[in-house]
Amino acid sequence: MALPTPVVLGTPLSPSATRVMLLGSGELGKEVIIALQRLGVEVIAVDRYADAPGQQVAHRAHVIAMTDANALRALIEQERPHIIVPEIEAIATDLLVEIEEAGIARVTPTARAAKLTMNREGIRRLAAETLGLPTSPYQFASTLEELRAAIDGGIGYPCIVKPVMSSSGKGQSKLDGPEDIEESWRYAQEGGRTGAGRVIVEGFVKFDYEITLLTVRARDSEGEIRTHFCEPIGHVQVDGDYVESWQPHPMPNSALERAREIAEKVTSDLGGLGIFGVELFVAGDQVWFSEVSPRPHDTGLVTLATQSQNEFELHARALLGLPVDTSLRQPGASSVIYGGVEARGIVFEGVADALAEPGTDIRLFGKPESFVRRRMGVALATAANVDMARVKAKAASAKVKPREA
Ligand SMILES: Nc1ncnc2c1ncn2[C@@H]1O[C@H](COP(=O)(O)OP(=O)(O)OP(=O)(O)O)[C@@H](O)[C@H]1O
Ligand SMILES: NCC(=O)N[C@@H]1O[C@H](COP(=O)([O-])[O-])[C@@H](O)[C@H]1O
Ligand SMILES: [Mg+2]
Repeated sequence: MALPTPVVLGTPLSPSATRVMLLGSGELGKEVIIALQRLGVEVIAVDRYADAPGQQVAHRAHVIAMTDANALRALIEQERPHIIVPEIEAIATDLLVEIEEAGIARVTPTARAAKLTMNREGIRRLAAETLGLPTSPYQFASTLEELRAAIDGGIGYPCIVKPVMSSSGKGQSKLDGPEDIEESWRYAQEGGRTGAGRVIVEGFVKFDYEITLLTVRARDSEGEIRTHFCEPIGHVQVDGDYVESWQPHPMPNSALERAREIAEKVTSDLGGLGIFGVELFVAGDQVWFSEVSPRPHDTGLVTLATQSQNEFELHARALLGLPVDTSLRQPGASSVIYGGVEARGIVFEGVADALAEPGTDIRLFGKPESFVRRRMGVALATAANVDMARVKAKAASAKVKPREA
């Protein structure tokens, strides 16, 4: 079902409604849904478990296995969304390609982007082999023996092993020598989304810093699709999962230009409308492409505090065909609040204390169940510069104490 251009938005819960379906409704989807709700869009939130954060703010919620093409097709036929927004990687993406080709719904940014980024092999081969972008050296392996051969055959140590289907560092480990191979293989088999399977092994890039370059493909007022860049976001990752981010990350012009060229190349190949989180490693003037999310990025939670239109509003506007403004309002930082406990229905102490400092804010995502390393919320801070903002954000997240009810 095509949406008219120029965009005409409808009235939710009426025959004129503009309907958007999110596949995945975690903390990132929740903010996209809030942005869509503000534009009067009718939102359907889908996830693999009940009461996911985004489901709590949507018009309707459904719980299905999103990797089950039959279940997903039935739901799309029932809800008839105009636009489908993949919010996680693990989706029956071949079905999305069919749905898009048949003109049943538009997929954000494109079904091909969702398909290619679901599996590290798809996006890495596209970036390195088709587009010729600089990346870490890499090989794929389907068995322990193949992994050993790939490392001995040239990747060397240190290196990083990741399941081809995983995110947020799940199943990822660094290998310093041959003694680490068996454990890293075992860990990758446990951490992958689809159980046992293929891994990528990457040579370790000794970067000075890493950034997320949020890149938006949006229509301008003439209807032309243009690429817009946000200011670079710096971040710290522990075991492949983000713990802290800040914006703007200072960079020499030469490296920033290179980063933008890489982001422009990969996002224009993936095409469509929406925001992308382009992950890059930087050393001096050298920039490596790492991976790209065709959706808002977790490190971009900082934009809730720093930009006039945060990454979720940018995604919502872009996917509807509306114009965007990526300008920075003020420097800021984010610091993750982890669950720290394994329990359902936890409580958070210290929120008032965390918010007492001017220029701080928090989001508690409302996830029904906490795990020790599950991201349950985030602290945000603004300040005159990113160093001060980082100190404030970390102090605020440390004050929030999750515990069993
Ligand atoms: N080849 C590499 N060299 C050095 N560091 C790396 C390399 N690959 C990954 N890392 C580190 O691990 C982090 C996570 O890696 P990657 O982004 O590939 O995992 P992910 O599971 O997709 O994480 P997310 O879903 O949070 O983006 C990177 O941000 C970087 O800090
Ligand atoms: N790096 C990807 C990322 O941050 N994705 C975000 O985490 C949610 C899953 O969280 P959960 O694992 O706690 O359910 C996803 O739904 C998305 O919002
Ligand atoms: Mg990443």
